[in-house]
Amino acid sequence: MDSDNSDNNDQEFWALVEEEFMDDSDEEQQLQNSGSSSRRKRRTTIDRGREEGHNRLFNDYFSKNPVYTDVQFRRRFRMHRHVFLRIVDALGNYDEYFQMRVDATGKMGLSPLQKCTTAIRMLAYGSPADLVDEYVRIGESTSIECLQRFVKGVNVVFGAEYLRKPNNTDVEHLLQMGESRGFPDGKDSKEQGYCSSFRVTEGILIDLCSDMFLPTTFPIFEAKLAKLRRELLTPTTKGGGGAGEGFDVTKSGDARVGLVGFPSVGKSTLLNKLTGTFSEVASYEFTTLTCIPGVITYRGAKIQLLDLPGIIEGAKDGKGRGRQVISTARTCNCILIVLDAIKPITHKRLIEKELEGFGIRLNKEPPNLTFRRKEKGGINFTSTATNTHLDLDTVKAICSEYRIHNADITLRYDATADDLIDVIEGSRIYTPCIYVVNKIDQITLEELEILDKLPHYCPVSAHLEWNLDGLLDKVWEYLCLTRIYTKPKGMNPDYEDPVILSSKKKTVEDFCDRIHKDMLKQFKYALVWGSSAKHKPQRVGKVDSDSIC
Ligand SMILES: Nc1nc2c(ncn2[C@@H]2O[C@H](COP(=O)(O)OP(=O)(O)OP(=O)(O)O)[C@@H](O)[C@H]2O)c(=O)[nH]1
Ligand SMILES: [Mg+2]
Repeated sequence: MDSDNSDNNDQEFWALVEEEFMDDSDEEQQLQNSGSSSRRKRRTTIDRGREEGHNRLFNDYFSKNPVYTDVQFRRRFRMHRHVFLRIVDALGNYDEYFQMRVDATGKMGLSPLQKCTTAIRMLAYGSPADLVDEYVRIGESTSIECLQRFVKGVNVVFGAEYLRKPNNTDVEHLLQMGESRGFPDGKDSKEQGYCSSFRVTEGILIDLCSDMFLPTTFPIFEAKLAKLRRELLTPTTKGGGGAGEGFDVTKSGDARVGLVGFPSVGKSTLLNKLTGTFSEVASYEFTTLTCIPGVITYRGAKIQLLDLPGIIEGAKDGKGRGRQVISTARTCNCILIVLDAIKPITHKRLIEKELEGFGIRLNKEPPNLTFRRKEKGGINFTSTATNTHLDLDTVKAICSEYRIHNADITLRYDATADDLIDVIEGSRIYTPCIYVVNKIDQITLEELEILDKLPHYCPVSAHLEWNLDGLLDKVWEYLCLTRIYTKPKGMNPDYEDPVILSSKKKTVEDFCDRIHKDMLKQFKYALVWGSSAKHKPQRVGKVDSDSIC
């Protein structure tokens, strides 16, 4: 046998050894290269002290008096301890890999806790496979194997119950859960319960089980995602902030309302019926390809209504014309999410996700928290209300994602990590939104009754013009516009042509600006009549920022 041949055999042998043993040992097989890539040296066995690793992990989180609290467990494992232990137990019954085993030399193997902890930490933090090595005492390749078997096991063991379409019993159970949380009251906190239940009717049970399997809501992970999204959305070319060809419709009138929804839900039909404008209607998808504006005159206000092309899942990441559509939606004072009554109601959540991913917050007030950067002094975190979502560690972790090491943060309510990220990111738009459920001529009264419980919703049939007045009333309510009638001295008010002010801009100054940009210079005072006036009339000067509505 010549020397080349023996080298080849040697390499083949080590490749086989690597394949065979790499994955099944916590003794990391390190093939050391001493500068020359062709020669492999013998692997080094690392005695990690895995029993020590197990004991430490057990004492830290699973003993009777664990070192870390339940809250810390919940945060670090992204689930409650009892849920985690249930998974560990179930995986042990399913796959002997997750049972405590003894190797041929009588040495204890890695414990199921070590294996499952490694897998869940990788999922929760999106961390490299060898990150927990020093703590859990587990090698890189074994970590990867743990993760693979963990995911497979969870799918097999829990899939049938939690990752399938729900049956009637599940729906019943979830509706009860919703009810116990206050569903179906219209208040925001309570909507959550309702929406979860509702979504489930369409098989999005995984949403509810996200606590168990999906670590995507972990604050640091979210901060990372938010950062990446912002980078993705930042225009790469100079002056690229415009909405794009066919979307650069000039803003006109007193308010702008956008129709957003999946294709063929009836957005164009709605625009045509409400405004008398022509936007092509057809039974196939993607009929509308650009932004078509129309105007509604309602209660003296001119409301610009935009018919936007249908969006698809992934729109926020640029699929279809999603980005143009959503960036146009950002310019609207109110968004109408148009849903098809005969399509799954889960579409509601999908559209919301697309808009949220683009920094649009629907029916939400800006977070009531102060975030102030400073030069030095570290992160100073105070809260004037009970907070269950954020603690100093989490706040610091989120800030460090943004390379912020000195800041004062004050919470005035029970803010979430998302709220803090929104404030740090700073480019969020808070827009009122109505869920317009169209094509109700296609569903039964019983189905309509179920839909009636959806918050912020308005049922219509654009085609048959059902409840279009109801929709306009609701749009008016959500836009919070105020009409100011002007009254020439000694004459009756002009009720034909009111000056329209928005809820955010309703001072005397805003009123003057609305009429003419030079008016304020000559303005002395205004006499105001109306329900909010203290006297009839009330004299209002321009210096104070008095609201005249
Ligand atoms: N039954 C019923 N059909 C409707 C209603 N509104 C719209 N449609 C039908 O739904 C289909 C799609 O309507 P469009 O208005 O083109 O839908 P779109 O959302 O603008 O679609 P894209 O432009 O592709 O995004 C057409 O065949 C309409 O006739 C309705 O209230 N009831
Ligand atoms: Mg259309």
